Amino acid sequence: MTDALLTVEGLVAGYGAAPVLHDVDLVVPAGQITAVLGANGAGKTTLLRTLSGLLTPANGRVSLDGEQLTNVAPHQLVRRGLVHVPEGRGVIGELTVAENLRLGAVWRRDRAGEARGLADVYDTFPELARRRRHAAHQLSGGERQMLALGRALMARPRLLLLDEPSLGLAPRITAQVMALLRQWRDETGLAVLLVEQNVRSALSVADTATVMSLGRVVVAAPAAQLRDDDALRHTYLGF
Ligand SMILES: Nc1ncnc2c1ncn2[C@@H]1O[C@H](COP(=O)(O)OP(=O)(O)OP(=O)(O)O)[C@@H](O)[C@H]1O
Repeated sequence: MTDALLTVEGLVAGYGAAPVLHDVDLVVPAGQITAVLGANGAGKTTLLRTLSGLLTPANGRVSLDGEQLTNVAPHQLVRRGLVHVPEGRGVIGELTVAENLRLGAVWRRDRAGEARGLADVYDTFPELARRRRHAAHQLSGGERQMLALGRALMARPRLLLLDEPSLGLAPRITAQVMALLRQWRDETGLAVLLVEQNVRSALSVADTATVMSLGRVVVAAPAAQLRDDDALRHTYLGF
């Protein structure tokens, strides 16, 4: 049994009076990749926005390593190791690659750590090193995704919240992204909460999977079970 890193209990959240998330329970184990799957509008992005402090929950509890996160400001969450890469990647087109990466370290406060982080990111993504002085809007979709991941790494996350990293990417680049997540999990113990429309890709890399429908969790199971059990997959994922 692996320790829980993030625990979500009875989470209710949304954008106005009517909630989008209804009583969501979720556990993200330390050092594992947890996929969040479900149709358009199921509430996956809303869940990540609530966990990263962009939306205030109406009810429920969220804790990281046993510490309550409710009412903690987004930048404090980053300091505690919870880093969100939003849908669309959130890189700033007018800034250079290097400037975008430095923004990722803005809450770290140690210059030496920032320099080491940059060296590590350039090591992992040599293409970003070559293009460090280019504006981010000049990058390809794949390079922008690498930049978004590199910027998240600059904050030294314990838990990465990743929204649709495969969006707009060629299958070969998507496979590279998934391989990197697996490598970081294995080498550094990074935990990932991965929201994906690309169900096959997500199940190929995830340890566990949670399926949402209409703002509720309808099933949580080992990813291998959803991959291999045709009846379960058909019932909850429709293929
Ligand atoms: N900014 C917003 N204001 C109001 N309602 C919103 C907003 N963003 C999303 N919603 C609504 O919340 C519900 C859940 O949307 P959400 O984006 O969380 O789903 P999702 O599972 O991530 O789907 P997708 O894969 O399409 O992004 C939808 O009904 C959507 O219309």
